[in-house]
Amino acid sequence: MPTILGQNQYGKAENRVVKITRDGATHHIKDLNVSVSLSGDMDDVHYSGSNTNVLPTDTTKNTVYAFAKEHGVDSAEQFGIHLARHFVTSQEPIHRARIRIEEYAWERIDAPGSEGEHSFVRRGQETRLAQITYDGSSWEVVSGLRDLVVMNSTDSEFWGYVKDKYTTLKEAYDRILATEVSARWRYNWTGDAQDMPDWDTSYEQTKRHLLHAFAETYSLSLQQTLYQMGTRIIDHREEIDEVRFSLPNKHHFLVDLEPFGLKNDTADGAVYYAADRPYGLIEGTVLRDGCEARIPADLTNL
Ligand SMILES: O=c1[nH]c(=O)c2[nH]c(=O)[nH]c2[nH]1
Repeated sequence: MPTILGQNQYGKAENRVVKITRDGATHHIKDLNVSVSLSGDMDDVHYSGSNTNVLPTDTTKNTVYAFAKEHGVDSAEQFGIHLARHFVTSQEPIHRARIRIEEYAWERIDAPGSEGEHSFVRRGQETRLAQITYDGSSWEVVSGLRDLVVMNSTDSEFWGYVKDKYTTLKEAYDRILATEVSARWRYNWTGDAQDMPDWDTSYEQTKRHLLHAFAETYSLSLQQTLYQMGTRIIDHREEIDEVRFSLPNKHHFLVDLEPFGLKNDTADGAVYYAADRPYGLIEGTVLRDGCEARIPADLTNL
């Protein structure tokens, strides 16, 4: 045969699941986008078209919805663990399951006449992410977030950099530092039910440490801020061994108002032009000492 089959996986992507839990008149929402990806003994379907080993992607979709009803959705991670275990342990030909989940947060609308029991507004901040991989013996849980936009209106400088004949950038001793955080963190959980992290607490605390490090770091570069955010998480969350960030530097340029006889100076409240592109893109991993880097460098692949 002139060709052989390489890595392959299949499943139903982007199953949008909204689970309402009723607690008397008070309702709770879990709003997820769940992607299932399975791999195993799938040579035959590729080589000959024999579907003997193929659990239909349609079935994987149905399983996601049925599990949401039967078992509820405690956290994205817990839901993903449940699904991954199910596919690998119930189907002999399936050796590995990867479940990716995006979670959209809702908050209550506290209107005078409704008490917010069943009315919600989509929270505009970040999207929560989880990826669970199980191969029948080992687990990998990588969680994270994207679209978390943050800004420091001062306490940021950038100077002392390399200058060559193409360098025009002026050194900045007081600038805006803004970014849209995309982060992933890898748990060291090995599958032991006794040691399972409280996923929601871990998420909230990790986000809090990341934000506090951003706010508290007097920044000489976005790279330095990145490292501080990662270090703060690793130092405070023993369940996490690795954090990776992708941080677009959302440049804010001082507008030249000289033509209008106006001084535009950072020191007394300046006007900036918020550029959308191009943007600096600062990416990096922070690891617990002695631990291995396993989160892919390109976060769009996770
Ligand atoms: O924080 C920064 N890091 C850089 O590497 C860089 N490069 C640049 O032009 N501006 C900035 N800012």
